[in-house]
Amino acid sequence: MSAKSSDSDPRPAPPAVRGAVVWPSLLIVLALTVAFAAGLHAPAWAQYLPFAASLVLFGLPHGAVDHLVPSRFSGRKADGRGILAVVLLYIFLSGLCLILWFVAPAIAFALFICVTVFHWGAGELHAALFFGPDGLGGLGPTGRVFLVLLRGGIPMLVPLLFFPDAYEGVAADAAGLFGPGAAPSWAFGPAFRLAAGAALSVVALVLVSRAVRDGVARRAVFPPLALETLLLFAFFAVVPPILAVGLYFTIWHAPRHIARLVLLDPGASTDFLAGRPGRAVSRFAKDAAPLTGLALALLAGLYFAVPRAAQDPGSLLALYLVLVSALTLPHASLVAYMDLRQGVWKRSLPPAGAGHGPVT
Ligand SMILES: CC1=C(/C=C/C(C)=C/C=C/C(C)=C/C=O)C(C)(C)CCC1
Ligand SMILES: [Fe+2]
Repeated sequence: MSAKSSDSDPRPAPPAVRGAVVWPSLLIVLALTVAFAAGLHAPAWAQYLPFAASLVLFGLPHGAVDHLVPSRFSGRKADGRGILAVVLLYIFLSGLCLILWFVAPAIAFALFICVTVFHWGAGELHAALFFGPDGLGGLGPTGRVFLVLLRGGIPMLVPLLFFPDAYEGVAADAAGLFGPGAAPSWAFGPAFRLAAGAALSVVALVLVSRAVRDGVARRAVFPPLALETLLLFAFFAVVPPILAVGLYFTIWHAPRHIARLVLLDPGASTDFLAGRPGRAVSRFAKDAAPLTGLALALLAGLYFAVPRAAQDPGSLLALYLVLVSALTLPHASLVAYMDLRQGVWKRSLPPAGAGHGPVT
């Protein structure tokens, strides 16, 4: 048996993950929220830094071990059939997504936002298991769907409410790579934003009512989850969106997923749980390096393939977002498969270690 579980402490992973991943990202987000609420201004170039860092740090690499997930589940070393299945999934879904960008860029952008809501929200649903010994036990499937919608909706909709011009600028840059006739302007006007804000509020209300009904509101997990949600709302309401979304991707979503992957890898999880997070991360980095390199090569190829690529920071970010959108569709599907395998949607607690270690 690996270090993932023992009889006396059946679920040792969450405290380790909280210390190494959850707390640092919370503190950075809190500090920046306070600083920007107090009037800090970031120069335009600095706002691109997190996305630039994410090319090699956490962001892009967090999906670059997807091909190893099937073999991690089956407890084998790299397994040819599993790798082939993931490669085919990527070629098919990424290909479809890229075709959509060429033929209908505004629709591709809208689809990207929706997929991100689902994928980042599902990441948060899984991460809620890191919060306490009882995880989300008790919250039913409807409550979980609303948790996904709320936590995925915050990074994608709060910037639209508070920074519509910057949002429209990113959409226009992305769609503009493929030709004139950018995103429709009604999507950034007051009526649509009011509707989006109302929808997010209704989602929050339904979630709280479900949490009360299912008894989750009385559990230890509820106060930290609620505070974290309010903090993220404030963060996206005050921090300029390219900086805020880039940071969320790089220091929040990706590290939480990497922690999950580390716990699926017997060697890395032994290191991690024995207090050697550096060694665990370097094992992950070694696994992720080849496909991160391939993704960077694809980005360079995309630069020559899109009709209107340019070298200003806005266009380069837009190009990166097109790549990320193409990779996110298969990545989100694979992570959804991991969620099903690890019992993230089950009302009752997964057995000791499941959800935090390999399911055997
Ligand atoms: C940059 C940016 C935006 C979109 C970012 C998106 C959609 C990122 C998705 C990243 C993913 C899915 C990473 C993989 O896990 C918005 C919201 C338009 C607002 C302005 C800044
Ligand atoms: Fe992800």
